[in-house]
Amino acid sequence: MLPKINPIETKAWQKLEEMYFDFEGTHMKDLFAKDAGRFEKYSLKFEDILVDFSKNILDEDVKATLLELAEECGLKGAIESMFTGEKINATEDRSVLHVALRNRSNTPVLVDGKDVMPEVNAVLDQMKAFSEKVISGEWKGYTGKTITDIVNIGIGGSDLGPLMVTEALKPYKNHLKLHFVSNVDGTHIAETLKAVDPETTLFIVASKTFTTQETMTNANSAKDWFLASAKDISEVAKHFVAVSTNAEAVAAFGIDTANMFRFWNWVGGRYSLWSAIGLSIVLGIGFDNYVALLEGAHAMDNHFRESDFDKNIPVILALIGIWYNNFYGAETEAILPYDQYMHRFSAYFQQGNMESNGKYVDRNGEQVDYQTGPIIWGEPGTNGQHAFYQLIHQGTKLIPCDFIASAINHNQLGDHHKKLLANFFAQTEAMMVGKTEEQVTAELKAAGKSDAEIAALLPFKVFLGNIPTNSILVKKLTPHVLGALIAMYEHKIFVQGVIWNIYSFDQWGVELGKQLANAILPELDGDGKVTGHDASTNGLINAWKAMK
Ligand SMILES: O=P(O)(O)OC[C@H]1O[C@H](O)[C@H](O)[C@@H](O)[C@@H]1O
Repeated sequence: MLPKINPIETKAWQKLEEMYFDFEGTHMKDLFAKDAGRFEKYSLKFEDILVDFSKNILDEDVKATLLELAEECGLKGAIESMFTGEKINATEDRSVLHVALRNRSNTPVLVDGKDVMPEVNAVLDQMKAFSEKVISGEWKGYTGKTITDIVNIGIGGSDLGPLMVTEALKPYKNHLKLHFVSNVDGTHIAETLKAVDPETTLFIVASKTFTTQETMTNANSAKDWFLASAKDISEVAKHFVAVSTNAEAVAAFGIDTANMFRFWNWVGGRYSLWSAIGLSIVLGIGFDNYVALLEGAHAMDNHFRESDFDKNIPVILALIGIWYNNFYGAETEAILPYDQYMHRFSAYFQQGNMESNGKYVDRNGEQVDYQTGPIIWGEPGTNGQHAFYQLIHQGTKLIPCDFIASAINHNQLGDHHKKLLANFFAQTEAMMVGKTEEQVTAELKAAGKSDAEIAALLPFKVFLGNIPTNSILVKKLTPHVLGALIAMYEHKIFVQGVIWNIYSFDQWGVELGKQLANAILPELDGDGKVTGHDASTNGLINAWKAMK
């Protein structure tokens, strides 16, 4: 079980608070000036991934104390609890075993005394066999044509992971066209259906619970659209498959359970791309590439489980995050991939991080009196530079940033990649060093400005710098590397949740809105005035009735 230690009562936390007051005015430029070995000291290499965390406002003492915090909060035991299948998702009484889904070493992983690996491997075999039939064209639609388009219908964890991964691994794509429908807004499915043909489209209804309003609504609309052409209900089996933990609901929907790919309640939705939820990935890039993704994640799992904390990439990244979140008062973290293929990566980790660690109740059931999960956001570089970097460089908020780039681009086009990387390197440098009054003055003088002009412009052109960044440089964005990167962030989230003494694997906070929407839905029928809510909600519903 996870320990229930209030982090702020640890010795390390108290030391860190004192350190912060001593450290607050420290500029990274001075830390670099003092220590020529800073890059070597504060970077870690794992396979083809280099993580440079030297551009952070920390020194050996801060790092050592953060590591003490991890020890005092029982992190080592917590990691073992996860990997050995203990029910660490206590509020749902479930194990947390996305690591078993990518356990390529096949060592037994027990849940309630039973090894889950045979079932995991059986579903992988089923995904392999099915995907090979669809990709090769052996699987035929109801008029005998081969499948050309795959539509994944799912939301949240049943959408964001496959979408992010298939975008990130586009260079590995085969001929099948992938579409993702998530929003209950009819526009999403309607626009998708305009682009596909019922004779050659395969729908994957992806839902852990198979009760999610958005997914079931979209799936039913897709089925109606399909039957308008196929007419015969028995043809549904050739065009609809399901990914779920809920066989009964799948059968009730009309999908043959032979075409169901199962997973288990010990897989959290936002950690499920490694399960059968990854079926659209397998269909899009082939089984071998999917296995390479799993292998990359497994390699990172081993690194996380086995490495000492001072050499452990997810642990170090998590502790650095805590340093800013809890001591510097940073509220957000930006994830900035300098890789167009990774354009959904930050969106993916918005769910991964914010649904996991957006909690104000600790593992004792008490309200916390310290900050927990940060707000995650970001866009690919260099687009972000021309949009929101102004606020990072000169705004009033401290925004720690992760920069991610590949050494080798999949598209060797002129000097694009060098330009992209020049920006990647320049931005973290700019954020760290800033620009002093002296530098600005010299520049303006050289440009022929008068003293009066210089005085007027000076304050606006100074950059304070000292903005912390991690630079993550990978050799090439392969399936293996992507798997490792995703697992790295997953484990970072886990470490932070352990230290913040919260439960990272439930998501009760999404339930209230669902409940109220279900209550409101029938009230939208008819013209009668709604009176049962607060004045604003009544007013809005009644205004809608008058407008529609
Ligand atoms: O896969 P499903 O059961 O359809 O759930 C889809 C999503 O909706 C839920 O409300 C949760 O917030 C997510 O964690 C989940 O991924």
